[in-house]
Amino acid sequence: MDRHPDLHFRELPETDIDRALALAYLVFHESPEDDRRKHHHEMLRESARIGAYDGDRLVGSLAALRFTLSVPGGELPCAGVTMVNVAPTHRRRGVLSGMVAELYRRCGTEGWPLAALWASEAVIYGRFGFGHGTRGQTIEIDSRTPLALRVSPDERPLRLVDPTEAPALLGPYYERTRELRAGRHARSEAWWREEWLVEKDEEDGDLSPPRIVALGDPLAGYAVYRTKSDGEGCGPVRVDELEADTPAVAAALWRYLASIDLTGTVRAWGRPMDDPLQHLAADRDQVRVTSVFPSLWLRLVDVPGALRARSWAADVDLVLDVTDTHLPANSGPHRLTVSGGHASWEPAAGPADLALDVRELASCYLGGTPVAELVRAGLVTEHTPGAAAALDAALRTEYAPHTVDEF
Ligand SMILES: CC(=O)SCCNC(=O)CCNC(=O)[C@H](O)C(C)(C)COP(=O)(O)OP(=O)(O)OC[C@H]1O[C@@H](n2cnc3c(N)ncnc32)[C@H](O)[C@@H]1OP(=O)(O)O
Repeated sequence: MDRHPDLHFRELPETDIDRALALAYLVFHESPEDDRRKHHHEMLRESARIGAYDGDRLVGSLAALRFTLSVPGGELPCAGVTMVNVAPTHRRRGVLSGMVAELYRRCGTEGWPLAALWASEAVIYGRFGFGHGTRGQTIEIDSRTPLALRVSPDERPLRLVDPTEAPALLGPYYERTRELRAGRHARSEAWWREEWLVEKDEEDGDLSPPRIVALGDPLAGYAVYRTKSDGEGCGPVRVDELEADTPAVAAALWRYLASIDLTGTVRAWGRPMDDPLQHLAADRDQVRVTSVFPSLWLRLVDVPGALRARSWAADVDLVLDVTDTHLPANSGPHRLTVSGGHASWEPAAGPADLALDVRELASCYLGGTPVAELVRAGLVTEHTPGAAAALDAALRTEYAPHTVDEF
C-alpha cells in the first residue's frame, strides 16, 4: 500500500463539516434535499469527528455518534461509527486504516469500550476487529390471500398513531425492549423524529411516509411500516419494526399488515433471528425467510471493560487466547472467570482453552453467535474439549440480540 507521506489524521474541526459532507455525498453518490443536509450537519456537529488530510486537503472523514448500546443485562457507551468516506483519488492508500486507528485512540479518551457500525460492504471491517454483533432476517408474506395463523390474534382494537405522537407513546416501550434485546441503542426523541420516522424514506422515495399501528392501552405492541402502490393493487408493505408483548398481539399486528387493501406482499426486512412469526404461520409457503444478513458490526475496543459489564447465564472458568492486531492491550491469554453473574478477566500464564481473534469474540459477545459454531467454522480453536460449550452456556441470552436502527 502506497501511503502518501503528507497524509495525517486528526480531529475534524466544526469549520470543516461542510467539506466533510460534500465529500460524503460525492462518495455515496447522493444529493440530499436541504433539510437532510441540515440534519447531517447537526449530526456531525454533535459527533466525534475524524478527518484525513493530505496536506490541507480533506481526503476522508469518519464520524462517531454518541450511543448507549444495550448489552446483556445492561448498557455501555458506544461509538456509533458512520459516514465513513475516502476521496476516490485516495482509495487503498491506508486512509481508512489511519482513521480507524485514530478512532480507537479516541474511544479511549471518550470512554467508549464498544464501537459499532452498519457496513456498506461486508468485506471492509472484519480486518479492523469488527464481528457480527447482531444479525437480521428478511421475512416475506404473500398477502394476496388472508394470512393463516396458528394462534388466535388479540381482538382488542388497533389504532393508527400520528408519527408526531410516536416518540412519547412508543419511546418508553422501545426502551423496555432494550433490556430484553442486546444491540439496541437508546433512541432520543430527535432520533425518532429525524431518523426513524423521517417523512421521506432515504432509500426509496416512492414509499409512503411512515405509518404506525398500535394495540392496547397501555401499549401492548406496535408496528412501523410504509406502503407503495404498484398500480395493480398488489403493492408492497415494508415493515420496519414490530414489537409485541405476546404472540396474540404479534398475530394481530401481522394479520393487520397482511390485510391492507391494494397491497399483495409484506416485506419485513430486519426481523430478529428468533422472530416467532414463522412458528405462528399456519402455511409456511406463505411466510418465507428470503435473506439473513449481518446488521450491527461490533468492535470490543476495551475487551476487559466489555466482558465485565455484561451479565452471564452460567459460571465459567476458562483461559482465552485473544488476538488483536490493532489493539495489543486486548491480546494474549487471559483467564475469564464468571462467578455469581460477575466476570473477571486477568492475564494468564497457563495454556489456553480457546484461541480466537477479537472479531470472533465480538460476534459472540451479545449472545448472537454460538462459539461452538465458530469452532466448527475453523475460526475459533478449541484446545480443551467442551470449552466452547461452557463459554456458550455463560454467554447465552434469552432473546437474540437485534437492532433495526441503521445509521
Ligand atoms: C460505517 C460506514 O460508514 S460504511 C461506509 C464505508 N464507505 C463507503 O463504502 C464509501 C465508499 N468507499 C470508500 O470511501 C473507501 O473505499 C473505503 C472507506 C471503503 C475504504 O477506504 P480506503 O482508504 O481505500 O481503505 P484502506 O486503504 O485503509 O484499506 C485497508 C484495507 O482494506 C481493504 N479494503 C478497503 N475497502 C475495501 C473494499 N471496499 N473491498 C475490499 N477491500 C477493501 C484494502 O484493500 C486494504 O487491504 P490491505 O490492508 O490488505 O492492503
